[in-house]
Amino acid sequence: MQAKATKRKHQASSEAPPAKRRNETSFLPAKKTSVKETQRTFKGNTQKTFSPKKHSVCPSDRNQEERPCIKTSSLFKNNPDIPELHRPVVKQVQEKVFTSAAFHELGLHPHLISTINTVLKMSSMTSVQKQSIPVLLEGRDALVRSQTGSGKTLAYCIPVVQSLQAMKSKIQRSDGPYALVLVPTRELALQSFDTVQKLLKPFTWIVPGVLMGGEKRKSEKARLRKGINILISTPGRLVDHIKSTKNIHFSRLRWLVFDEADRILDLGFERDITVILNAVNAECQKRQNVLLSATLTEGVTRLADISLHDPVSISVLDKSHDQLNPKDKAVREVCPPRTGDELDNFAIPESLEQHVTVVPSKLRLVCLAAFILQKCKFEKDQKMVVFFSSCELVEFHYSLFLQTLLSSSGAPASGQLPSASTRLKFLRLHGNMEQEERTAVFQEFSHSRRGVLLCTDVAARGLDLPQVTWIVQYNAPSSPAEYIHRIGRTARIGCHGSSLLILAPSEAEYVNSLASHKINVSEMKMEDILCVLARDDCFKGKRWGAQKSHAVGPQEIRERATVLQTVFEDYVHSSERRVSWAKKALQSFIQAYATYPRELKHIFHVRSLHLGHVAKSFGLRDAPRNLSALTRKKRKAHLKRPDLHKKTQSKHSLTEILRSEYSSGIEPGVAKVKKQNAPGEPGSRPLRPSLQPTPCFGHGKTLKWRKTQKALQQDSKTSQKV
Ligand SMILES: Nc1ncnc2c1ncn2[C@@H]1O[C@H](COP(=O)(O)OP(=O)(O)OP(=O)(O)O)[C@@H](O)[C@H]1O
Repeated sequence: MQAKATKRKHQASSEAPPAKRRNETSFLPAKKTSVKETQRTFKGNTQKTFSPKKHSVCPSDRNQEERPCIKTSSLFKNNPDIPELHRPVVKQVQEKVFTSAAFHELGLHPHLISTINTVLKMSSMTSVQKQSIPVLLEGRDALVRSQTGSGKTLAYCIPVVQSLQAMKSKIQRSDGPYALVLVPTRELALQSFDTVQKLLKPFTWIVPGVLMGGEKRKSEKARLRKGINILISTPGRLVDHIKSTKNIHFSRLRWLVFDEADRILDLGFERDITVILNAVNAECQKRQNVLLSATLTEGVTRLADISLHDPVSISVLDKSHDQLNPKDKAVREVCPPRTGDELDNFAIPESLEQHVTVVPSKLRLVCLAAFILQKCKFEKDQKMVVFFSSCELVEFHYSLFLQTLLSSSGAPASGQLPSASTRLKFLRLHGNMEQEERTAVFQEFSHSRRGVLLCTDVAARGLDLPQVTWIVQYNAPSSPAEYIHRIGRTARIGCHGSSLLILAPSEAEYVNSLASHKINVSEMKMEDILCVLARDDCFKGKRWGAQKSHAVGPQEIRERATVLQTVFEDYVHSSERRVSWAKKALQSFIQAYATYPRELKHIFHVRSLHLGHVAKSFGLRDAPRNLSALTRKKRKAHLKRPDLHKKTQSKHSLTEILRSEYSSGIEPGVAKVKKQNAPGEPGSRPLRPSLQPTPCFGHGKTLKWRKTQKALQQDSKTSQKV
């Protein structure tokens, strides 16, 4: 795939671009004078009139005369050319989701089968379940890889429950953990706990429990004291309890499960996993280990090679399987099953339509807003997840959209569906929120039939949010694996879903990077997204007032886009506090941008950002001067740091920033981006002797973590940012 190199003609500040560089974006066949006309149209008696407390884009209730003037520099001028995307069509790796095999064929306890059938309302197994459950019931260690939303949770939960209920000496609550399931986020911990709890309905003597950051440590301690037999936890919180709670013992542990294993074994969790494995190994050597993910990379496989005992590698996508194991069609392989290249190509649900749109920086905000309006205001029952690269970006866009896009009048304008103005609902989820609110949002969005969830990658892994129809990636992910997990929040278990990746012209090359991992995206034109503004008379320009909506042409769409941008700008500029809030969000964007891994730096480099243009996508009218000085400093710091994973001070602070997303939340004051001292570093709490970092999964094999780190560094293309 060849995306033409972007001709970035305008690197100077937007404040005073030379006249000859003032090119219009060429995608709409409008007259050159159009924007001037627009400016004339909206200027006049409306100077600085847009100052109500609620800056909503209200439909018919606002008088045309009240429209703000367009102080906005033209959105459609001085933009870099949008490169043509010459997409090579790559054949995506695909998996069959369902099989015709029924759960009762597995020889499970009849009560477990009836629970699966009646409580979970499932009868036939998915491919990954059909392959994994028998292997795990045999007592083997396993590496399980299958596409997002294919039922991996039950693939390990069913064998765990089946084996524990069948134990000869009946499990006592006070025995403590027989199974430990580690997951990267609190929401995923809650979700997995919910599944285990359902499966355990007939086996009331087996007690499940969840430990996660943000919850009251005291009550968790009390629950641990009483006993938890199937323990689901985030790494950070478990480490806290290992270090401070005397009531946690692993002597009876039979199962150790790493869900989202590539994420859990990622460097961000290194220290925590080291502590956990040492605590577990000190008390228990013989157990089953299971690693699962949709994106088990070579690094994880290598780690597994030296740490798992004679593992079976289960991969649904592997078409060459039959050739490798002609006699054994039960889909099992002894590691290593595939080459590194093959492992880098991830399966994507067949019913997932992926799109990309290339949008100049100045138009990004308007384009995102238009897309949200198109899907969630004008179409029925749409549920959308929008990914951003930092907590600050989520907060900024959440507040901005709440204040500007939600209609306060409730009265639909012409062209709107009758209930259009009430259809929009925004929620947000990120690692800097209080746990109570996080849980409430997660539950609300899960149960909601519609709505827009703005979030960080905290929602990218494992979450099973029913009926999500659209995934939007406003900031590109830092690795193909994260791309796969983000889009995997839709099109689950055979359902239909769509995704949209929004790129700047200088980032168009990213489409090639995706194609090299057999990820196929089709282009959606920016003007097709902006076209929705024609349906929404909220944005009607003054001089078009008398015209009917269906007569709206490209020129009017530009003007409407400008009206929308002006609404954003007026809101941001309505107070000093809001301006500095937008600047902080911009700064956070630039910081996150600087953390793309080395192999993507040629596409995503802060040097290719046009600060003035990017500022507009934060509702700022100009490139902030003080920010550019600050950014230059940061840029220098990042340029000195060719690889995020290099052992430098900046690496550590970035790692800590990342950890804030997944941290236990226990630390005093919950300084979410607070740097912690590493074990052994000055000021750190000493580890118990048994917790010194020499991790191993068991079976007497010691894992040289640093060596493994190197392997992981090569494979983990995950940029560590909030
Ligand atoms: N056999 C089945 N029949 C019908 N639905 C199922 C079956 N197994 C699982 N599901 C449902 O499929 C959805 C996705 O399952 P799950 O969350 O386990 O997927 P996953 O493979 O772990 O996804 P991810 O990689 O994103 O974590 C869930 O809603 C689950 O209840």
